[in-house]
Amino acid sequence: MKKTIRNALDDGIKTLSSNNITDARLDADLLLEHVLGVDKVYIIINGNELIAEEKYNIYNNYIAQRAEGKPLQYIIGYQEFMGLTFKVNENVLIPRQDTEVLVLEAIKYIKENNITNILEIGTGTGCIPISICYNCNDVKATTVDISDEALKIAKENAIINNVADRIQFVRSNLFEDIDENHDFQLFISNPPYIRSNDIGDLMIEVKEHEPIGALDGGEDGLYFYREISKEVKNRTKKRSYILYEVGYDQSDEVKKILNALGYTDIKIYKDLTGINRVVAGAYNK
Ligand SMILES: C[S@@+](CC[C@H](N)C(=O)[O-])C[C@H]1O[C@@H](n2cnc3c(N)ncnc32)[C@H](O)[C@@H]1O
Repeated sequence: MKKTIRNALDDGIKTLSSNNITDARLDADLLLEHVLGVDKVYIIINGNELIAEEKYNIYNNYIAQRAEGKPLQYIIGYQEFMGLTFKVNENVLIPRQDTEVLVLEAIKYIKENNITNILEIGTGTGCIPISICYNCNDVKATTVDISDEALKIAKENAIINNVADRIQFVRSNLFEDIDENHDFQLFISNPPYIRSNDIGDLMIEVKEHEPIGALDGGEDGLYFYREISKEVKNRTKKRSYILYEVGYDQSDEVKKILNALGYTDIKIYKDLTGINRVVAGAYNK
């Protein structure tokens, strides 16, 4: 039976709603825009046009995947972050809007302190070093991940966003394969920070689709903050800055970790919803 664009959209919304997908209308609309290669306005204006059977079948397939809890971004294959486009798949965490606060604060530190050399731990899509390099022409970044699959996507994203010549991608367990002679002036990380026991309570989209290695922060969620903060001290040549994204209830604990290790100028920055999201500090040798 021939369907119009409007019929297809209504079918999609109905299926997603009956499967308790929170943003059923928005997601059905975005998937249809993606399949047809058009924008929202086109769908509103041309709702009575017939949809080609082949497109309708693809759309239904996408709707079925979304109904089962697969995140929209993994279906369409990309996510916007800091105004740039990042390719995603199930080997990488989908970049979150909260992380833009971390990047924006890092850009301020970089500009105020004439920083040119940074290290990121846990690159995922590469969204952090790529958007920093995109906005700071003098910066060179090194970024590591323990996942080869993540590094593959991150390299592709650096090429897509024209900063591949300023980013070195290294497969490394934390700092293990990073040369100790590097003089990094700023260290940045959005590490895995969910408590191991809380992983089961996450939304189905996250716990069944996003990579566990990007989420699990150990028993108390703070494993990576402790390990990275200790090693940044060893790697600091003169003075360095450290910036972390933290979980909604972790800023005080991360501040304590930095304090105990002798970091100074510890600051906390909030995200757009008022939650303490970034903890920053400085270390002097
Ligand atoms: C929370 S994700 C952050 C991804 C990306 N930076 C972002 O903000 O969207 C953490 C990343 O750390 C990586 N990772 C986990 N353990 C690691 C380790 N021991 N050494 C290096 N990277 C690690 C994961 O593979 C994952 O890509």
